[in-house]
Amino acid sequence: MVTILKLGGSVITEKDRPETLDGEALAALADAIAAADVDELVVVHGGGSFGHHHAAERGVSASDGIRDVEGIMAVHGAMKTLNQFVLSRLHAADVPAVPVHPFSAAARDGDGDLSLMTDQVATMLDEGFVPLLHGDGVVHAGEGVTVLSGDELVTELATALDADRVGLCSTVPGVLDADDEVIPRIDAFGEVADVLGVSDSTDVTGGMAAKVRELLDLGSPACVFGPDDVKSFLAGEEAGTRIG
Ligand SMILES: Nc1ncnc2c1ncn2[C@@H]1O[C@H](COP(=O)(O)OP(=O)(O)OP(=O)(O)O)[C@@H](O)[C@H]1O
Ligand SMILES: C=C(C)CCOP(=O)(O)O
Repeated sequence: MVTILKLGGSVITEKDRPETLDGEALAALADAIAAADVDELVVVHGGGSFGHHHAAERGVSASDGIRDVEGIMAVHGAMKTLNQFVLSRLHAADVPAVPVHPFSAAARDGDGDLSLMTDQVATMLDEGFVPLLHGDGVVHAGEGVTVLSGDELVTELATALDADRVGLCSTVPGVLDADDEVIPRIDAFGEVADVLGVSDSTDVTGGMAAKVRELLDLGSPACVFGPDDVKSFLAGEEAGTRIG
């Protein structure tokens, strides 16, 4: 039974302070993952104040590409730095996490369609590892390099691995309505379009609105929840907002 869990960059970093890890939040998430009884787990993390900061500085986003190698390496390098922090914390909790860097495993064609290698991820799971992927730069036909969101990685992996459970942890307890109450279920974008704002901090991949769109396109249920619900999600319970 394959479970895919995203650790939002807004949770594991202080998203309004460039390249600043939220070590306490990351440690709590690593401990919750270590304690969970999940047989095939894939973890994806977002960019937070690592990737988004450098991407915004360089003018690169999910749609606007760059070609200068120094800028590309600033974005990819920041994501590898964050990935190493997450790896180290998972290893400290005895989670057998191994890295997969999408910059070297994915591409977009001229229509923007993504191709992502996943055979290595499936074999890592078979061998008892926890593949750890992350939002990254992605080479994009006709654009140079654009940004690949961890949210899109989650849906690509969920489809390729026929995942049974998909959960995305963010700083908010779910998708919130105009009264800041958690919306239990979303089946169509139009239901929530008017309450979906931008991220609280720099974000080049569309924030919660893009996340909801991405998850609705998945064609199977996914949950968006806060850090307090990671344990219950990994225990098989519904958490936060169910999308799709
Ligand atoms: N209706 C809404 N409900 C919940 N959060 C919302 C809503 N509208 C906007 N947001 C904002 O969306 C943000 C969460 O989306 P964001 O993409 O930043 O999360 P993330 O996945 O943790 O980050 P990253 O993209 O760095 O991985 C929060 O800052 C929240 O304020
Ligand atoms: C900004 C970069 C490079 C990563 C974006 O991934 P996300 O934070 O999951 O949207």
